[in-house]
Amino acid sequence: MKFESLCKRSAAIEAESGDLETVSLVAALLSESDEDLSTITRFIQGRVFPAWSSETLNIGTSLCHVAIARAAGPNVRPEDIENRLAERGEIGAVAESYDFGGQQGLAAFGAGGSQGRLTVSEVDSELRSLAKTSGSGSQDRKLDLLFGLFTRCSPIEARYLARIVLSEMRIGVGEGAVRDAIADAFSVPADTVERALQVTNDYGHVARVAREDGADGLTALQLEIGRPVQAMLAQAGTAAEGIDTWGEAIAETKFDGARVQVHYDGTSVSLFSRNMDDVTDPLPEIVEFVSETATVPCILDGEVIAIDENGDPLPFQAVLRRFRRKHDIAKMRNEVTLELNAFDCLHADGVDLLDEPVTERHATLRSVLDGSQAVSETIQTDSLDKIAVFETQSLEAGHEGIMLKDPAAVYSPGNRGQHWLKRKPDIETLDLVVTGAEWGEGRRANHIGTFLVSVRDGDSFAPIGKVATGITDAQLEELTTLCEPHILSESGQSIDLSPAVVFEVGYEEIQQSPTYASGYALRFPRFVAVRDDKTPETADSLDRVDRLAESQ
Ligand SMILES: Nc1ncnc2c1ncn2[C@@H]1O[C@H](COP(=O)(O)OP(=O)(O)OP(=O)(O)O)[C@@H](O)[C@H]1O
Repeated sequence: MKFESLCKRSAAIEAESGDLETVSLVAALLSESDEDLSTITRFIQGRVFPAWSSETLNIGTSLCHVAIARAAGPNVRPEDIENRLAERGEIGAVAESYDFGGQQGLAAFGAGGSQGRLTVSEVDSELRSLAKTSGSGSQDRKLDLLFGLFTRCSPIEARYLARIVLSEMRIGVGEGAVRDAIADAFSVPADTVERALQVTNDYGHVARVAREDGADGLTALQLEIGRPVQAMLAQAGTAAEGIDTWGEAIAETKFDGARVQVHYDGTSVSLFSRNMDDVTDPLPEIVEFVSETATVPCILDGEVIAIDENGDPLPFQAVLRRFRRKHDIAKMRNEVTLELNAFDCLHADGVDLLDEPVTERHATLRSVLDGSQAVSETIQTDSLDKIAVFETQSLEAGHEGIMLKDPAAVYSPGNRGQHWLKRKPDIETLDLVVTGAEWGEGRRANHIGTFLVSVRDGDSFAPIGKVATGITDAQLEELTTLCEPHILSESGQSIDLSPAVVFEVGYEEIQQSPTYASGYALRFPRFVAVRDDKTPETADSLDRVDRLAESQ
């Protein structure tokens, strides 16, 4: 398919506000996508790679601005792009507003094409080769490739190319709409598509299997070692609620660390974070432990925690010092000791266990890890007293709280359902997205001094407060470096940021407030930590804040 045709269809979808109409436009697009089906299924979600893949384009906003400026002509500077962005509000509209024709001669010379001739598969393969550039000079090569692509774009193509490159398609097509469109386009049940998506995490692949092999093909899809799945999540709740609903509850320690999915193929181990990023390299002792202990190929779920010299748990911030580290891994291994606490088993020795009850999965986990202490201890009971004793023991041992699990529950990837409840006594915190900031003053003039934090509200983010306390000077420096690549525009002291960084923020109370678009303000908000393991899409939602505000 011509890239321009896809862009026109995307514009029509963007202009449609009805959910059903959107699904039917997407379904029509998918059913006409021929050999580009997988790519188109990803592009309309602003993705080049499947969700399970750790591969990224790794193009920051500033590199994209430079590429657009260069393609727009010799008189256009990156600052002009930023100024237009402040006026028009989003990068697609900015890219579309330039005439890239002035550079066409150059592009024709370099890439052998001209505007409006790009195909979907060419754009895909250019972006994939761009993702592969690494090492010294890679930013320049990326810039050249991106510049080359923009110079070949008509205005509408530039609009969607810019958005795909920055992973923000903004055509109102959420995951549910794509799932329903795949079901409609290829006449397969939506829940079969949903399950296939949970197992594979790959919309492009699922669309192709739905078209080529129908519902049977989708049902036959299996977990694959090395391809992470989304983690099952929990809601806040109490032991009484659990026992009332399930009859009995499994109580298990809630470890305060970072979620890790372990994939062992019998020879090598890969580790994935809750966002499905590959975190194998920073965690060598977990890799060693699993390769020495696991008896069969498997996929395990667990929490990596940091411990002190007595083996007692340290707060989760200590784990995050190790989690995404690319350099000095051996040095940090000496400074922060990590251990795995495995609590679930999704696959063992060629058999998928997602549809088995947690009791079965836990029994398999014990045998896969050969009775190791890394397997979480559990009790199953209908006695609130026994759970209270278990909770006290977990807290006294320095853990965060307890998890309560429905003994009959299957593993539902990505779901925050009623089958896992978490209980922790500490003050509430919210995981909020940094969407704006202000430069500091005086001693802190070169650093960001205040962060505007937002809750997730559907596809957008609604501010709920400003965080300026709880941050040391050293942390401010780190946080400034972390946020700078996401600056969209600046005006005086104030900075607009694209949603990328997630903060855990403590507070005393949630108050109603007309000041912020969320309708709430946090009383005494304070910075607790960067949630490196979360994306804006998994930050706390306005619904949760509604519930918390009500229950105060
Ligand atoms: N025994 C356990 N079983 C399941 N999850 C556990 C367990 N111990 C610790 N956890 C952690 O608790 C998390 C469940 O809480 P939730 O789904 O609300 O995640 P969260 O938003 O990160 O919450 P929190 O900030 O409270 O950890 C899991 O993602 C996992 O990382």
